[in-house]
Formats: sequence, C-alpha cells, structure tokens
Amino acid sequence: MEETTEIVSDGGDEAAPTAGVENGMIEEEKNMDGEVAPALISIHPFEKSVVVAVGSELRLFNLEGNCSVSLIDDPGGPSHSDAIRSVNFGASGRFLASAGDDKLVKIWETSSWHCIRTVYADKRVSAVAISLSGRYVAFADKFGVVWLVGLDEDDAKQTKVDKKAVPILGHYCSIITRLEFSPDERFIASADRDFKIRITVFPKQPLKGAHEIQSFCLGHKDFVSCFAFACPPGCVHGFLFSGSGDSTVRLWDFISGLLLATCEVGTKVGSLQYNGTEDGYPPVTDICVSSDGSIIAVAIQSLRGIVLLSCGFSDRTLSVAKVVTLEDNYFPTNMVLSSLTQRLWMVMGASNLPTLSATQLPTRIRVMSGFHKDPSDYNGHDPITLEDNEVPGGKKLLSELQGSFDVTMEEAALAAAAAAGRWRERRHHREAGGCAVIDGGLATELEAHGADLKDPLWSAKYLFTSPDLIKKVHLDYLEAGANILITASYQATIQGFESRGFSREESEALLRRSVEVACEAREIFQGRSLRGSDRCSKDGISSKQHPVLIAASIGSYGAYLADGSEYSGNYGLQVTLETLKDFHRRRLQVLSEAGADIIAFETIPSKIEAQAYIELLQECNIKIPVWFSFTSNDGINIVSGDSLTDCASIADSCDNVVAIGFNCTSPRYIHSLILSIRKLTEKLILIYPNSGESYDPDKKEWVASNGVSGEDFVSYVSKWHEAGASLIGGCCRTTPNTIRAIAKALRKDFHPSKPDQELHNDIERNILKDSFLIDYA
Ligand SMILES: C[S+](C)CC[C@H](N)C(=O)O
Ligand SMILES: N[C@@H](CCS)C(=O)O
Ligand SMILES: [Zn+2]
Repeated sequence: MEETTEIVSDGGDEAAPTAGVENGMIEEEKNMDGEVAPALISIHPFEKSVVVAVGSELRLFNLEGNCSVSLIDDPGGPSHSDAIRSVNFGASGRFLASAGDDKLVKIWETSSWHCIRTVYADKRVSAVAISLSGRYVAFADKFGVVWLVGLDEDDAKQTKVDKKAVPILGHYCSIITRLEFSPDERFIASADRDFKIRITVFPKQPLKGAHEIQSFCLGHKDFVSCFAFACPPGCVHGFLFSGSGDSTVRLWDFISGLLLATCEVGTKVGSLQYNGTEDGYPPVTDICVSSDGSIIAVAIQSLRGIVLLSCGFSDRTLSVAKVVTLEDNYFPTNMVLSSLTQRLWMVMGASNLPTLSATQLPTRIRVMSGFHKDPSDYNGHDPITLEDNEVPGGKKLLSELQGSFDVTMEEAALAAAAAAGRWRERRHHREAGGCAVIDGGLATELEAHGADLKDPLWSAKYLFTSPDLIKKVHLDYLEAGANILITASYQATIQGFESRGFSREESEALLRRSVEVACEAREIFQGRSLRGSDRCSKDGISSKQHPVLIAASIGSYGAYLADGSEYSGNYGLQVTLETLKDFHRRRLQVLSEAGADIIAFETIPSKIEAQAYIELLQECNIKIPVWFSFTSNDGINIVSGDSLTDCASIADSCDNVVAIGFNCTSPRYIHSLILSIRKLTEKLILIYPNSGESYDPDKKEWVASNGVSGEDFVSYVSKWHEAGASLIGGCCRTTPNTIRAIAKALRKDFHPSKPDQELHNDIERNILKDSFLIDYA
C-alpha cells in the first residue's frame, strides 16, 4: 500500500451533489430524492459544549459560557452542503470532527472553533472518529474503506485544506455504520451493515495501514447499528457492547471476538411498547454506555423512550433492567451520555421532512438524569427527564439547538420521521417497493438497426466495427426509461478478440471501450438536462430525474464458445473450475476497473461457473458490486440442471453480490423463480427475461416457441415486482418498446395514497439506493 493516496477532488464537481448519477431508482418527483438522515448529537467529554447536526448544519452551544457558538469555517474552502452523518468529539475534547454525504470531513479545534482541516473523501462518509491522543482522525466511506488523517501540532494553529488521507483498512464493500477507537487507542473498531464488527490493531505507524486484525465479533444477524466500549474497574481491556437491526444488544470480549451475552431487547420490550407495524422486532438504533459499563442506555426504532440494561460482567449476563417511557411522540434518533455528569442527552429529528422546508430543520432535545449504578435501584426510581428550563443551558440552548421548533406544528412530523428511523432491516429492502429498470436486448436492437450478428463475437463485433451504433442503442434504451445499461461486453473476450488478430492490449482496450461507450451514452442523455433541453418524454421520464448506472456484462464461457451452450452449461468434462477461472480472470479484472458501476454476470448456466466467479471476486479483490443472473428453462432449476438452492447460496455468500436473479429466461418461468429465490436470499432480486422464443445457435436466429408474447410479458411486470423483484428489464428479443412499457408499469406502482405511505416509500427507496447502488458510485 502506498504511504499516501491522493483522493483529490478535481474541483467542485466531485464534492457537488450528484444524486442524479448516484441514485439508481425511478423517481417521479424531484422531492422523492430526499433521504432521511437522523439528527445527531455529541457532547464534549468535559461537558463544555454540545453539538447537534441536522442536515448540513452544525449547531453548537457553549455550556461553560452559556452561549451559542459560531463555527469559523475555512475562508475559501467548501462548507458542509449535504447531510452530516457523523459528528464526534474525541476523548480529549480538543477537536470535533464532522462528516457526511457531501464527502467532506471537517475537523474543528474546540477552543477557537476554527475549522483546521477539510479533507475531501471520494465517497460519502458514514462515520468519523478521533483518536484519544487527538493525533488521528479516522473516517469510513460508503465503500467500506477506513481512511486516516494525521493531525500534527501545527494543525491546531492554522487552517488547512488537505486533500490527502490514507486508506488503512477495508470492509470489502460493506457500509461502515460506526467507527471508534478503543479507550486506550490500541484498537480501532468498525461495524458494518453485513452484521460484523472488526477490531483492528491500531499500529504504531498507522499512516502505513492497519493490517493486523485483532478479531471479528460475529454473531449479529442483521446490520450492526452501534457499539460502545466500557471498562469496569479492575478490567484490563474492557468490553464492547453492540446493537443491531436484529433487535439485540450483545456483549463481546473484543480482544478474542467472543460473544459473551445477548439481550433480545426487542422481544423483551414487547410489541405493545413500540409504534412499529413491521414484522419481527425493531432494530436497535443507538446505544450509550458509561465508561465503567454501569449505565447502558439503548434506543430502539419506534420506541417512545429508552431501555436500560444491566450487565453482569463476571457472570456474562445482559438483561433489561428498565424501560423508561418518554412523553408521547418522542423517539430519540441519537443519544450521548456525559460520563462527567451522567446525563443522557437525546435528540429527535431528521434532515428532511416532507412537510417542512429544508432550512430551519427542527430537532427536539431531551436530557435525562438520575441514573443508578446498580440497576436494581431502578425499582421505583426512574431516571428523570429534565424540564426544558432544567436542561443545562436552559431555553437558550434549546432554542439554539432545536431550530424553529414549534411544538404544535411540527412535533408530529418530527416524530414520524424519527419513528421511520435511521436504519431499516436489510430484509425489508426489496419488499419496500424500490426498483430500477434494466435495459432490453442490446443485440436485438443492434439487429433492428441492420447489424449482422452472425459472427463468433456476436454483438461484441460492433465494439470495433461500429461503437457508435452501440451508443445509439444505449441511448434508445435510456430514452425508453432504462436506469441500468448493460454494456456490449457479453460476448467480448480477450480470447475471442485475440483469435481475430487483436493484440492482448487491443483486446483489453476493446473491453474497456464497451464501458466507455455506455458512459458516453449516459453523458449525452444527462447532458441534455444540463443544456436546459430536458423535457419530460411522453412517458413522463425526465433525464434530470433519471439516474443511470452502467453494468459491465460478463457472459458465460458458453457465450464465448458461440454454440449456444450458455443455455445448457454443457461445456464437456474437460472444462473444470480452473479452466473457467483462467478464462474469466483477466476480463473480470479489466472490466471491474473500467469505470462501470457494477458487474453483471449474465446468463450463468451452472453452479461451477457461479463458483468460478465467486472465487475470482475474492482472489482478484474486486472492489465493485456485482449481480449474478442465472438462466432457467423449467422454472425450477437452472439450465444445467443444477439446483437453484445451490446456485443462490453460492451467490448469496459473497459480499460483492448485491442482486441475484435470472435473465434470458422465458417469461413464463419468472414468477415461480422469483418466489423460489426470495426464500434463498435477502439480496435484491433481478429479472430480465427474453421474449420466450428459443435460440438456434447454428443459424444464430431466434425461433418462435409457444412462449408468451411481448404484450403478455409486460402485463406481468407489476406481479413480478409485487413478488419481490426490484430490478426489472428485458433480455434477448426485447426492445425499447418493451422497456418503455416496463418503466410505465413500474411508475404506476409508485402512487402512494397516504402521506405516511409516501414517507415510508421515500425512506425505503433511499435505503435501497444505499444498499445497492449509491455507495459504490
Ligand atoms: C445470448 S445468445 C443469443 C448469444 C449468442 C450466442 N452466444 C452465439 O454466439 O450464438
Ligand atoms: N446482454 C446481452 C444478452 C445476454 S443473453 C444482450 O443484450 O445482447
Ligand atoms: Zn439474452
């Protein structure tokens, strides 16, 4: 690893909001792009000041001077311009760090409140932490990479815009939800949406990378939303508490990764106590623990209050001691415990609310005191929620931190957003209704424009004979409503190009060309809106509101053989797992670095080929997401006869895989395949069937079968969407007309009738965006 890695933004573009490019969902209305980011609160370790982050705003109050504080930002540098996702005073209290969706990390010096450093991240930032010594700031981007910035003495004295950070560890494409240094600064802990907490040794020379993994804390069954260290008296390293979407709080010996105790808080609190309507129990959204572990406060999504736990460190028990109910309509979205005064500060709020303007976002602060060291003392002695005039800083602080809070007007909206919560369970993503439109048959449309594909390279031939025709077809699909363009690399292989006399370098350049052509089409399409000529098409599709992703196609080995064997998987016994890996390796590497948003493994006929892909993804350390798309000709198994269960479980096992499904399969099998696969994976489901005709590989022609007509195909789209498919398009013999009709059908599915449904859909769609696409952009 290089000692320093430039992550320079090339001016304003990178840091500017790029929601249109990032967002892979269909969005009918501009305001549907809004994402609910929770209000955050952090307190100085000596309770000198308190900060609330809401939207892009940092609101600060000096508790010592009883006055509000104005931050002094970089004079020429960028300020926060999008939702702040993490705000953190280090343990020393010397600095405050803030970071978020605008890809900026800002470090503020807490005696002068100057911004002393602005770091440009190249992805949105999900978590930030400051080391005990104040010498390092770590931040996590949404790709799952943790970066480190060193602060030296001079930093505290001057403003500096620094564009350098060093990647120190990674979570392999999983979004990091929380990041903290251990209290002794020996470790750095990072938790992710893939259920794990990684404990990494924080090395003596951390800017050279933190490679030594101390442990993984594995046991949560859903995303890890929060964690906190605690060190009871007499204990050397301490313990770690974590909360999760699986509705549990767990206690870990983080040195060994051993799970010591689990408290099923959601079950214990009981369904009557929270306001949710979902199946199962609600996620734990936040946890605050006093430094000695005697106070453990837990926030649960949609719970009007907090849960206090008691922990027996020696006998490894963790149980609910008390549920403290707050007044109606108060759902804390974020909390912080002051170790000094043992006051729990809570905030409720969100960065965008459907009924309120973007400026002056309201929040509601509550402060609780009267915690007991011995949980049995809670019997009859609840912690006390302070009245507004009893809160440190009083009404002055509240008016500063809460914004234009008008109880009667806004509390209900605020509560709705808070109740909707910060994290959604992973398994709800695809059921939430978010969806994107995949394009249709590229080769089919090339043929419609006169292309002759009777060639071993099939559509890939046009990468060197007429890339402009490919671009035109991509544009036709975008105009028709596609959100995802699949590149012309399905049958483009290094081996295939070499057999046509191209050199190795030229062959690799042709692979890259397939992605470039699709990117150029996207630019043209979106450039129309920049030039002000954006109009809604007759289908109501506006390029301004129409995000586009590029999926680099990788066809199976059978496609290269050009004998139709991608529809049987019958490659002969001499073709082993190693043969397939050797065949696919270099192409995968080249395409994964060509600028695509995702790799589309298409028309996978067999388990062995899926296995080859999975092994290559790991061995080649592929850094972009992928989808796995199988073919079936009976609606039960995949075409080779391998079981769907086996194939789906192979695909499901890999973090890179964000969606699993079927392509180039007859529409008549799609519904049953969706129903089967939804039981086998929590990942997104994709389907892009062909017309139902059969392919004759000798004649290289499609022949009618008793398939379902194009018209019928479209009439199934809503049903497939309802059954759980999130990404829907067409494969061979489908056309821009098919895609136009699919986009129309799916848009019709998005007509929320009630305002709360609207909010729900909005939140869910954005989470779908988070999990599938935007984080890798
Ligand atoms: C998806 S099939 C229709 C692609 C063409 C096939 N591999 C062939 O070369 O005949
Ligand atoms: N993506 C390819 C077909 C795969 S079967 C194409 O559309 O030409
Ligand atoms: Zn196809």
